[in-house]
Amino acid sequence: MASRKIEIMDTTLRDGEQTSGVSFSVSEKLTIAKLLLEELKVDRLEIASARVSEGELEAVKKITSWATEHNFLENIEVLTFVDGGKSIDWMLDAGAKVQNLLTKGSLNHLTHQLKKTPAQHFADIKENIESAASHGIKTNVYLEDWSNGMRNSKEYVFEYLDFLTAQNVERVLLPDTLGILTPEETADFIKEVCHKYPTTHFDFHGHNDYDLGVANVMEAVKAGANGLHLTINGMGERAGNAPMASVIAVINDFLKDVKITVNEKALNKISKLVETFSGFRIPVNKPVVGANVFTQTAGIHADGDNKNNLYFNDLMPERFGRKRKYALGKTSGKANIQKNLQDLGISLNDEELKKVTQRIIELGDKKEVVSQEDLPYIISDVLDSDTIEKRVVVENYVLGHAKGMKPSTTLQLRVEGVQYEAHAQGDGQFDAFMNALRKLYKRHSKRDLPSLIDYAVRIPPGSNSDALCETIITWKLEEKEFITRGLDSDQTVSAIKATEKMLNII
Ligand SMILES: CC(C)C(=O)C(=O)O
Repeated sequence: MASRKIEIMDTTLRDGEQTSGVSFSVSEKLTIAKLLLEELKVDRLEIASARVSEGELEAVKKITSWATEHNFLENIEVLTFVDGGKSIDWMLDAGAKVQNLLTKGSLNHLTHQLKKTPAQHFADIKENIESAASHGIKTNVYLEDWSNGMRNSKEYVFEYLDFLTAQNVERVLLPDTLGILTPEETADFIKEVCHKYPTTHFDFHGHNDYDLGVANVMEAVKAGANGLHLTINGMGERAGNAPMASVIAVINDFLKDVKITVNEKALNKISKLVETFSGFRIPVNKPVVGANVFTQTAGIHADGDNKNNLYFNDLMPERFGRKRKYALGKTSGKANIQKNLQDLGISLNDEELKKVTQRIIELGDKKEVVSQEDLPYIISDVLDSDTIEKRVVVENYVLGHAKGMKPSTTLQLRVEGVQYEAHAQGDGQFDAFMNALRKLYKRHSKRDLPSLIDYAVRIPPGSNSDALCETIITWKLEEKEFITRGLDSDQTVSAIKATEKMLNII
């Protein structure tokens, strides 16, 4: 099958910046533009709307000056308006060479917004294109609201295209401005247009209002579109645009006769960078780039991955510079834990694995998310607690903390089968717990409690779950120092666990 090259135009810096609440700084725009062209290797970039602000002018100047040095100037585009030449003057000042001229692609928009006749609009457009060409600026033309135009004023759309295809334009840009098309309509409309003007380059620009952006883009390519407008992370006006990462995966996996130059491996990196700069969070389940999309959670999936890769599809994380993960939680089971242990280079015997699995299930029941980084802490806690025979058990306690009152604790301790109870106040919850413990010890034991000489709390490094914290307490008894540790999702509880270990050591 002969392959057909299509152009990928990224409009994160123009339509993407129209995401509510998003504004890129000059240096962020330049950084993103470089990465899009040099690493992701998109064909073209739309970087700004003309005449928006001083900051936008500065950003375009910076990008065009970098692009001139690196031979990318022809790949940089700016959205312009039919405004009697003001956008062209702005382009000249900014050093940009390709304009995407915004015109009306439906009679409804033309009549009610511009209040002009088709003949007047065409005359203005012709003047703009000729003036741009005389200044060395190339023109692509947007037919804004084209999808509605095809539905409701087809005669106008084709009258306009008859006129436009006879002008000095590089490309005609067909937007589904309101994201209203179905995949079937997209296919029919693009086919009709491409069939009538076989030598014209048509781009499709799909908005995502019904979550049909990717499906529509796929149909547009199959129907003959020569280029696509996409944004990183699907950013853009209202519900955004068709997202770059999903569309690239779809083209590579399902449209085998279509050739694109985009480098899949760079998709994740640029998604993260744009997320950081824009503050627009990537949903964790966003295909290809979401945090969870390569994580197997159910134990049965991890088990199947061990048995002839039963749960793998073509979307292998390595294609996008990512790694498969196995979640740890109440549904994860032994196979998931084994996968994580392998990654960490830790081996456990069956009995140990059973205990660690049990602890992870208990944490899962408390709605805690356990990460791979938490695992060594859980192992040391579970196995460590297990080797100590429990003579003393901290059986029950109430920790009281109320505004305007001193923290207090009621504690029930079981020592060699007998239960004792005490109540005490303290400067904090753990201090109150220790005071209650001291009371019991004084009453029922001939021995002194060790003094607490250091108390440290840490969250497992690299853990993004905040699920666990470890309390490490240094004790001193008769000139000898020793350390105990406790692990729990609650800081005071982890300190109490470390204290219970101490009670069983002394
Ligand atoms: C700039 C215009 C063409 C646009 O983004 C749209 O119509 O979706």
